[in-house]
Amino acid sequence: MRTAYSVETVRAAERELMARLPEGALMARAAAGLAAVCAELLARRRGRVYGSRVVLLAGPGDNGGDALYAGARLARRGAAVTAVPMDPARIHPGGLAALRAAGGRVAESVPARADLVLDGLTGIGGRGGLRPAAAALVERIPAGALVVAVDLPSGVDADTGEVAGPAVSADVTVTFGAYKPGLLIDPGASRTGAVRLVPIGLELPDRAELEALQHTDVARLLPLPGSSSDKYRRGVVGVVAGSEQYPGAAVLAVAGALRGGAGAVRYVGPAADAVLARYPEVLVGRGRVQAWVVGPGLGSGRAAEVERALADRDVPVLVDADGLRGLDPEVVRARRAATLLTPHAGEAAALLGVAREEVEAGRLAAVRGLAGRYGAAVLLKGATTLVASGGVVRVNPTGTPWLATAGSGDVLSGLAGALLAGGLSGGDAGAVAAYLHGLAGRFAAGAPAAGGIAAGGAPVVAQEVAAALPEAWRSVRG
Ligand SMILES: NC(=O)C1=CN([C@@H]2O[C@H](COP(=O)(O)OP(=O)(O)OC[C@H]3O[C@@H](n4cnc5c(N)ncnc54)[C@H](O)[C@@H]3O)[C@@H](O)[C@H]2O)[C@@H](O)CC1
Ligand SMILES: Nc1ncnc2c1ncn2[C@@H]1O[C@H](COP(=O)(O)OP(=O)(O)O)[C@@H](O)[C@H]1O
Ligand SMILES: [K+]
Repeated sequence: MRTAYSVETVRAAERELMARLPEGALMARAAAGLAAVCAELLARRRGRVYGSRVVLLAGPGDNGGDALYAGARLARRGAAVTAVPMDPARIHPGGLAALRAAGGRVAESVPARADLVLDGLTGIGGRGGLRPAAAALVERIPAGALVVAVDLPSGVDADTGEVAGPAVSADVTVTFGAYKPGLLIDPGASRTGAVRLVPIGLELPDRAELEALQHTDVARLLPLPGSSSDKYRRGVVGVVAGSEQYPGAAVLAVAGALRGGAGAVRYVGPAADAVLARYPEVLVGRGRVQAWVVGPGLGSGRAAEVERALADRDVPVLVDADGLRGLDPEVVRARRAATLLTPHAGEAAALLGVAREEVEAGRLAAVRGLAGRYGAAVLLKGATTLVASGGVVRVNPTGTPWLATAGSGDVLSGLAGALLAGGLSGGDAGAVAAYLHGLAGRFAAGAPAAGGIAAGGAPVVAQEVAAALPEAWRSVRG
């Protein structure tokens, strides 16, 4: 499990550690790790550190201090290091002295050429959009320079990933002690480049504010058939989806459920012919199920079917798409079994009564807000998919922008429904489904399976995502 900790938690751990260490020791550790990464990048780029041009954008706080101390280390190895303070009257005094002692210099404006720029404007102390003096320096970053963000790209909110106004886009981010949520959640996440974690000895609580599952976590959670399994014990998924207008949504949700490991899938709705033509395995009509999936492609005027599924209070229910319209928090809160809501930003915005842009700019607040309001697990789809349940939020590390294609959300809801029927909690079913769906998207697109959200590969259609799910299972199980 990869974890990310809030600013408050990181600061508390820092305080505790600082009390036990000589003054400046923590910053020295951070700067040493930062300088080592920069040296490695310069060596890769130019063959050596000696003679390379390094520019430090130095903010007024400790983030600037880290950059200055790291710059001093690079200067001692022969780099030509120039610090540009955001505010010359407020620059980290110890860092400045160290840089000067190592032969570095200070300039008022950003040099026109640089091999590497260290962004030390703001770190976990940054608040709101970058102030004009900081934004002006960011604008002047020379084209072609490698940009290394210190702790996090300046202008990104460490706790939420929100970006209000200008912000640095880094090639590499060197973060200290722990990942911060803003490095993993868009729009911040798309500004970090590759993230490198430098341990500084922080002792952090077991439970993080944000988690990201990895292969081994998913493998542990996957419901697998055993020797005593039969189709009922593996879980029957009831799919209430599709309409005359959108029969394909039913086919795709069923595909996701079958490939998600359901023992059987029951289809309820007007698209039975289309479903059976594609999947003769499917049972048609109501009957006992271990989880319901309601909503994909329902169209309007089908609220009674959504209510009926939710009224089955002891059966887990996933509500997606049209099923989410006007969903009553009291009805969901009254349920005993798991409820998983899977909105995209537009549907989440409608449920919260805010503009879609507000959800996209503040994804963490939106997913937490919905989970709190409905007392349910919520999977918020999009460039970074978040799953909130019981106070914990998980960010999905797999996926590809190629998944932004009609019907891929329907496959996801069927898949998550199968995992609910297999006995996973709402939060686990959502996180595991997003993980497998993201991997399947990458396999279908021919994009690399590892690394951050990759744009490699070619267009995919939703059916191919469903067809690639077995490959995703196999890769997770190793
Ligand atoms: N506390 C510690 O023990 C350690 C801290 N470290 C570094 O210290 C950083 C935190 O330092 P600080 O608490 O001094 O905070 P920062 O250096 O992140 O930022 C605070 C400063 O930036 C200014 N500022 C805030 N928002 C701004 C905005 N939107 N535009 C322009 N300026 C803005 C503030 O006026 C303040 O002077 C971490 O991110 C990390 O880089 C590391 O050295 C590791 C150890
Ligand atoms: N920019 C993006 N990057 C990665 N994944 C995305 C992006 N945009 C959307 N997705 C994913 O694509 C799927 C689209 O689902 P949804 O919006 O419900 O579409 P539909 O209703 O057509 O099925 C979701 O899994 C979502 O997380
Ligand atoms: K920074």
